[in-house]
Amino acid sequence: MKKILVLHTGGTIAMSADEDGAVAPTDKNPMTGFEKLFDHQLIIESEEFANLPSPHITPAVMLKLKNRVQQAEEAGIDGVVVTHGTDTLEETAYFLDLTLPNSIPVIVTGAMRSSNEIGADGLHNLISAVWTAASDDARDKGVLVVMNDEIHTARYVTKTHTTNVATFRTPTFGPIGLVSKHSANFFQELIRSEICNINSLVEPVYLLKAYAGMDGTLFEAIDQPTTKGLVIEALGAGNLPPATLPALHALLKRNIPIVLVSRCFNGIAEDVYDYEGGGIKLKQMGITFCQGLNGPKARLKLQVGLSAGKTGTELSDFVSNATS
Ligand SMILES: NC(=O)C[C@H](N)C(=O)O
Repeated sequence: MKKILVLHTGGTIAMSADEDGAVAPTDKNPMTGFEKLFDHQLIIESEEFANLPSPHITPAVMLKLKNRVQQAEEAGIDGVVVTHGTDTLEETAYFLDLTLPNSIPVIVTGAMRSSNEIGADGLHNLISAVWTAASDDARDKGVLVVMNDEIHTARYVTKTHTTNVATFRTPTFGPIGLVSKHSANFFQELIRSEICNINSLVEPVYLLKAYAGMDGTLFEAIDQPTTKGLVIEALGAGNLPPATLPALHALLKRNIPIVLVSRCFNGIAEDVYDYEGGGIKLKQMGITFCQGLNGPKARLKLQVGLSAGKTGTELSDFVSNATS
C-alpha cells in the first residue's frame, strides 16, 4: 500500500458555480473525503495551503509548497498530488520541478469546470493524479502535470485554452504518458536538468512581452535599484524593435541579467538575424537566449538561478536551456 499525500491549494477544482454561473471558492473543499475510492492506497489529505484561486499563488507560496513536499518524502510519503488552480498551475509545477531534489512522484492537477458543473472534470483528474502518484513508473521523472487523462512534464506543459478540459498541451512533442482506468502509462522521458534546492527567493524578476512598435518606456520603468532580472518574450526567433535598445543597454550596464525567449507558441529562440534589434545584435549586447521555455517559466528559472546564488556565466549557462 502506497502512502499518497494530497495537498489542496485551491482553484476551480475546489470551487462551485452559483445559480448565475459565477464560480467561487467553497467553504468546504469538494475534493476531500474520497479516500474510499483508493482502496489500495493510503490517502492523506491536507488543506494547509488554504483555498487560493491560483492567480493568488506567488513564488513565496510555491517555495512553501516545495518545502512541504520535501518534508513529506523525508517522512516516508511515497507520492504527492497537488491540486491547484489552472491559471498558474504550469508555473507552480515548474518551480517544484526546478527546486525539488527528491525522486518520489509529484503530480499537479486541477480542473477546468467547477465541482458542481455538468461534466465537471475535477474528481476524474484527482483520481488520475493519485493513480499516477502511486505508480513506480512515475518516480524520477520530475514533476508531472496530469489533466484530461494525459501526463505532461512540468517543464514543457502550458495552458492553451481558456475553458476547454483539454487545455494543457505540450508543444512539439505532446504528453509523455497517458492514464488509463487504473494505471499510468509512460512512453517518453525527459533529459533531467539541474535542481536548485533553494530556501529563499531573490525578487523582483520581471517579464515583459514585446510587440510591434515597442519602445524603451516599459524597460525604463523597471530600471530600478531593486530590479534583479528581466525576461523578454521577444518577436519571432528572438528579435526586438530598435527603439527598445537604449533602455536595454542601460539595464545591461547595471549588470541586470536579461533573458530572452520567443513569444511564439512553438519553436525556440535563437540568434539568427543580423540587423538592428536582430537576435545576433541582442546576443552581442549580452542578452542570454533561453531555449525551450515560455516566458513565465524562463522568469522562474532566472529567479531560481539568482536565488541559488548563480551569477555571470554560471547563471547564463543555467538559464540558457530548458535542460541545463
Ligand atoms: N481552472 C482554474 O482553476 C482557473 C482558476 N481561475 C484558477 O486558476 O484558480
